[in-house]
Amino acid sequence: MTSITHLTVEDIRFPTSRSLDGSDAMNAAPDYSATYVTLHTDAGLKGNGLTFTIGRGNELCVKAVESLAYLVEGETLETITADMGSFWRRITTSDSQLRWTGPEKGVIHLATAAIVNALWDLWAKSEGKPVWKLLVDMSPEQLVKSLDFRFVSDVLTPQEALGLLKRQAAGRDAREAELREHGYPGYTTSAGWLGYPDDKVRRLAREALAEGWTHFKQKVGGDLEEDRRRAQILREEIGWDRALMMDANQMWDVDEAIANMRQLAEFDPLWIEEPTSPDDILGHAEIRHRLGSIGVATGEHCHNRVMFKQLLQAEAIDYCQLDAARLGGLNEVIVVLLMAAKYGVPVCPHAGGVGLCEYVQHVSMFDYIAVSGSLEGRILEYVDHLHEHFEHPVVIRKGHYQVPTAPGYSITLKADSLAEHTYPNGPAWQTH
Ligand SMILES: C[C@H](O)[C@@H](O)CC(=O)C(=O)O
Ligand SMILES: [Mg+2]
Repeated sequence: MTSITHLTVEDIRFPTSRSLDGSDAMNAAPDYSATYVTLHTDAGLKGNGLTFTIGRGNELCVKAVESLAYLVEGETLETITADMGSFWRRITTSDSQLRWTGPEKGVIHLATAAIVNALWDLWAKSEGKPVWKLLVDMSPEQLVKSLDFRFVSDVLTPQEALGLLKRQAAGRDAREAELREHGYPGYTTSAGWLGYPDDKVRRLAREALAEGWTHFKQKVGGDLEEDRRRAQILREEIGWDRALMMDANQMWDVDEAIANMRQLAEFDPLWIEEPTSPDDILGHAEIRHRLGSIGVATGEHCHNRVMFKQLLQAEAIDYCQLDAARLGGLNEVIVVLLMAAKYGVPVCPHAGGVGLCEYVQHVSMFDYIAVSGSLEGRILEYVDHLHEHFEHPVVIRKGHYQVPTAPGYSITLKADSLAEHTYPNGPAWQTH
């Protein structure tokens, strides 16, 4: 038995606002940050997980993790993994006083994600497998037992989930081999941050083209003429054969989103992302219905499976952009993958944030091999920031994520990077 002796949590922040990396119309100057969890065991093995924030407020997630810690400390890995579904329900509901601060949303759910993902990291490391492979090697029955269908069983029962997983059994080996050879297709947001000057946008777009990227995302939602001008620059650089996506980061009202996207339609965007409030399910449906050929994408601020259930029921989205650190960890992510597969909506996870690319490569590869069985309409976000701080960073070739091979969830940060970026006393925070 491997006993989880204790949990530690660190406030880690990277000063990305200094160069406006990650900037958009709503989030003008983010400092990409992580609430970084380590699960320590009596076997010496450690599990890591993080949740992503953009700077101030990271200390709230740290506090929330500290409050939840008692739910895992003293447990054994084997007891947890024998019935992950029950454990997940316990961590999200058994302390009703903590649950009251959500439920299943906001800071408490972000903290839950960090702990739950650390458990998956620990589990995968103990099996000597990357997380995607741990999932792929589980039987459909074992996988379904690791999930909690509460609040979504009206659209997805455990039986149906089993059926969806078994449906994909036939081609799994071939799909795994295909991914090992070609990788998983990605798109880049790196040239499109709102705060970048034009010459930098042009240079980054050219470099990305030379590296083999075929899909590019730009930020919109500021001044409309500025959005048009930047779209023009990107189209001049990438041409019309490559795809251009747009992301408004929740800036618009519903009618405004429709009007503005009609103006931007001449640049042939594949999708408009977060056109309005992330909570407005019917608003997204209205935008989708009235915009017609431009796809509607959302999900990075969808805090739980219930919201995704309703977005799917309302036919409100063309692309599901779940976030591996906003949903309550991998268990809830898998429930959303299964619902999306049932509704035939492609999952293109959100990855703009420290560690999110590292996480979601596992999610999308598992999705392709075992859940959706398809790459159609699927493309995985990539941003070119902060990967050097991870022990096993993502590997990209010609715009494709390469299959991760190291055991775990790829989220362990280097000791030096942790020391350098600890907030507020790390050296990275002493220079300004
Ligand atoms: C603040 C983040 O960088 C955000 O802009 C990321 C995002 O919306 C995306 O990657 O999509
Ligand atoms: Mg976005």
